[in-house]
Amino acid sequence: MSAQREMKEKNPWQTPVMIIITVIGVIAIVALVTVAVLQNRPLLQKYKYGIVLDAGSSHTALYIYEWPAEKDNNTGRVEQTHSCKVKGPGISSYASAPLEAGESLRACMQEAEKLVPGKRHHETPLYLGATAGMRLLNIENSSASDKVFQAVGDALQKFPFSYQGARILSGQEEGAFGWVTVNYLDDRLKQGLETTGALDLGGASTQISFVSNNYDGSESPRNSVTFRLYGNDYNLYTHSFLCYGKDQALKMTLAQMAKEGPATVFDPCFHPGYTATKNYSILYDGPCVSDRKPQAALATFTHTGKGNFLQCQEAVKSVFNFTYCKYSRCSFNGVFQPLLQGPFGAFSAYYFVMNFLNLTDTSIPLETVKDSLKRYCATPWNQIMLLHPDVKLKYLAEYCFSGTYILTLLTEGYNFTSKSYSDIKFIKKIKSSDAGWTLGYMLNLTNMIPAENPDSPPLPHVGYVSILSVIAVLLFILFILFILSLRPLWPRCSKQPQIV
Ligand SMILES: O=P(O)(O)OP(=O)(O)OP(=O)(O)OC[C@H]1O[C@@H](n2cnc3c(O)ncnc32)[C@H](O)[C@@H]1O
Ligand SMILES: [Ca+2]
Repeated sequence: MSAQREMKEKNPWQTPVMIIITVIGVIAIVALVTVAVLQNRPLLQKYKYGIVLDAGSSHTALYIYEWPAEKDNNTGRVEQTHSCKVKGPGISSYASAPLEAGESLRACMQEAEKLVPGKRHHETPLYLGATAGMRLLNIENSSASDKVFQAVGDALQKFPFSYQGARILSGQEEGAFGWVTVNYLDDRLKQGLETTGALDLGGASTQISFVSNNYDGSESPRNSVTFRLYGNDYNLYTHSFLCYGKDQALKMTLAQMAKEGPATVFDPCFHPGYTATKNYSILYDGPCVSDRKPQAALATFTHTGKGNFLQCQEAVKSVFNFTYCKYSRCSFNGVFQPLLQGPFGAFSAYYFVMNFLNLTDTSIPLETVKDSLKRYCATPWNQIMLLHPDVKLKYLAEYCFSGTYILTLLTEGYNFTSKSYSDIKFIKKIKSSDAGWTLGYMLNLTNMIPAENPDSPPLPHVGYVSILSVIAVLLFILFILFILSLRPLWPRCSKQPQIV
């Protein structure tokens, strides 16, 4: 027997049967894995869009949201891809020229027309939600507010989107949708994690919304909103204080200081050296301040800054009422508020103001924050202007008041303590989306957050393909071993030496 022949006999791989089995096996495995990969490959992403206009008291902003087309109504991640700030004031300021309110939205709408792909235009929902500015105009002059909505609706319908209407949000909706936005973006809802409270400070109203374990909604049902989201039940406490946005609060504080109708109002909330002549009429226009109008006011007054934080805090406190509460506990003005609980995200003017003042770090002790504000308020006005030549003068003049108002609202109003102050995070954006009510509003109206947790495949795509491949290879090896185990039973090959 030659050595070559002996080797051939010992190595079954060299037999034609084994070679064929191996080739077929390898082809089968490659085919199996290829089919699995192709079949389960994520489809080329297509996106859907939604547009929300936030018609606030001080200005209007347009937001474009985007999400993967095949994932709406369940796990799809909705993201803000663009925002546009409308030039000019909020729509409620156009009460005497409503057509201009519609006209003012044109530039941002044209931008949206360019940014949303043409073939998606007709299916892209477009919403306009108005907040405290229009709430106040509606109280003051409902026919004027109707005319503004008419003009705004006419203007928006000229665009190729799917216009879903313009309306005033209730304070409850504004608070609740702000809370939904923050918790959706933080992925807290889908995962059933402890939620983050939402603090929104606008120009004309302010909202506080949070979940508290010892609040079941029964004590003050009008402050309660219940949700079932991704299989979890939430009992949300929310309240919106009309007139307690920072512009209206400034007006109320100043009106309170000027209640005797003096020729000069010495204001501790403005910097020393600040002086301006203002019309008494602007101090008393609108429902938040009209009842504070003095009997016989002069036409104008000189507004003079004193720069005193502690006195400013006292003046601000005078616009809060802490004397009555028919519930177990209240924030202010007789409004029920359960015990504060959990982390809070504070956005809009909370962020603008604290960011300017360099006070967004809430690990700094509250007393240190107050000291810093005290020094800022006492800084002369001409020095402030020199230090910040690029900041809008109206904002610049008001940061001392705004900072004092924020600290007073949080501590005296909502009862945050030196300890719980650090539970607050001043935020502007979460990932790429602005914190605010608009995203929550759209998610709700498009039914994008399901009540129950959607079933998702137990394995991610890569894991699924890997496991499939490993099992296929194992099966193939088993098959080969099985074939080999049958080898002794194979008929002897004719190449065996013949014994004659
Ligand atoms: O919610 P409502 O009450 O309707 O008001 P809004 O939506 O118009 O209110 P914003 O949050 O947009 O702004 C809140 C306030 O902050 C002011 N503001 C905006 N940007 C600011 C900045 O950079 N610095 C200081 N204040 C700013 C703005 O004029 C308002 O008075
Ligand atoms: Ca707002």
